[in-house]
Amino acid sequence: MKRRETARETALNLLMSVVRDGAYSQIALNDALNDGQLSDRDKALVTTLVYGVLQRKLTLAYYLSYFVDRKRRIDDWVEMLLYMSFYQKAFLDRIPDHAMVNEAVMIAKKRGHQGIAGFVNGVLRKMLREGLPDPSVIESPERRMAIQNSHPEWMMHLWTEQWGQEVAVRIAEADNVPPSVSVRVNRLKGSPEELVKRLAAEGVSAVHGHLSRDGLIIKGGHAAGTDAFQEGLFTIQDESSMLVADAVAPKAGMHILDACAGPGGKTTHLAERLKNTGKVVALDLHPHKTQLIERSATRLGLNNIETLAMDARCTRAHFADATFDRVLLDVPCSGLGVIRRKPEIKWSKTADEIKGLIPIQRRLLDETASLVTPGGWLIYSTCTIHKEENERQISAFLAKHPEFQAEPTFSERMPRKEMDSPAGTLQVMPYMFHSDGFFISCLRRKG
Ligand SMILES: C[S@@+](CC[C@H](N)C(=O)[O-])C[C@H]1O[C@@H](n2cnc3c(N)ncnc32)[C@H](O)[C@@H]1O
Repeated sequence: MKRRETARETALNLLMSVVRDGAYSQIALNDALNDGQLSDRDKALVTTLVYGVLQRKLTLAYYLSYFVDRKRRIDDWVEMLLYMSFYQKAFLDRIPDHAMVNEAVMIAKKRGHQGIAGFVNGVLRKMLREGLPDPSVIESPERRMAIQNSHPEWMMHLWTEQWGQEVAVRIAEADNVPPSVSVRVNRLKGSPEELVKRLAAEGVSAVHGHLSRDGLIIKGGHAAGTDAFQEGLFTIQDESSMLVADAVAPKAGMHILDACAGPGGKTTHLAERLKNTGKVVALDLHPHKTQLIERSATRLGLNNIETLAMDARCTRAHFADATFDRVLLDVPCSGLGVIRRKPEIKWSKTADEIKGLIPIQRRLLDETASLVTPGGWLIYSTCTIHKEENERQISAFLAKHPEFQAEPTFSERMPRKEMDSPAGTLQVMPYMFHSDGFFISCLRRKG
């Protein structure tokens, strides 16, 4: 009979698929948790280990450097197994030392051979004897801040430059907290109160959200695995993203262009707010993403979405004289606001890659601006906290496009008032509401 994988083996396999093969942690975890092999307790441990190790990777590498000779070459998976063990020692208080060591040695023996198991055993026992090193002794302030908070130096530097050192550390600390799961109620199929009851009947506990009237926060259980999800009663979405529908404020019968729509989280919210009237034209560069939008629309019972796989930088020619009451541009961005949910971003993104996104966002803004009906609104959003992609992108746009102005009712329409941003913009920081870092701007076309 095939022996079931232990929780730590599953976690190690998932970590390797993210680090070595470039899988997305969120998707890989979701697939593993949905396959029914793990108990609820094991699911919780796998989630903690995968997110925890990806979040704390730089700190863990610093620890490991004290116990392994720099000249010794070790396989990637052995290094990851040691990170996972160090993580349990440094950040989890309910794992006894002997369980941490025994499990690691068992995996090393099974995956490698007796020699590797001996090496892993030796490193872990040395770490238990000598204790973990303290990064606060690192002399260089930049390196110390990066290692203590487990973020690349360039990222800490960028945030310090843009937001000041205190805020930079708050951002990094918030990134290292386990992410919460929130869901958006499909009001075409029921109220938030009805959904709370329905989820409870399926073993999932949920409470009302902090930011959006459509949001519920999941406190326990696996919402994506419920029948309620299959029946289209809700969508998994972060609460910050739900604010976009409040920014767009769709009214019955409106025509809305969602120019960067895949996989459709915001498109379907707008279509729900339109109560199946009007039309949301949802574009994405990639056909597989427009297919995802269609699949979600069917699950949610929406029939006012039209999808189109095309480059939004060519929309003027495509739509000729047609205009839209609202144009939403949820542009490709650096994703620096969602590191808590996708910690691999810290290790895969580069400063140069981020710089390359800025002209693309500018081009998307310039191209789609003329598709807004006079008096209509252009809504620009990103899931980042990087000023060049956010408020500076918008001020440059307004300087170039005097036919647009900050939409005057925007800040009143946003649910929380304590977010102090320039007119017509809103910056949610990742430490504010335990939701994603997110930026929205709402601009009105004059006339
Ligand atoms: C931030 S994501 C959008 C998320 C989506 N709005 C949601 O809520 O689910 C940006 C999307 O823009 C798409 N994209 C990138 N460049 C594009 C372009 N030139 N034209 C159209 N779509 C583009 C990407 O494929 C990606 O799906």
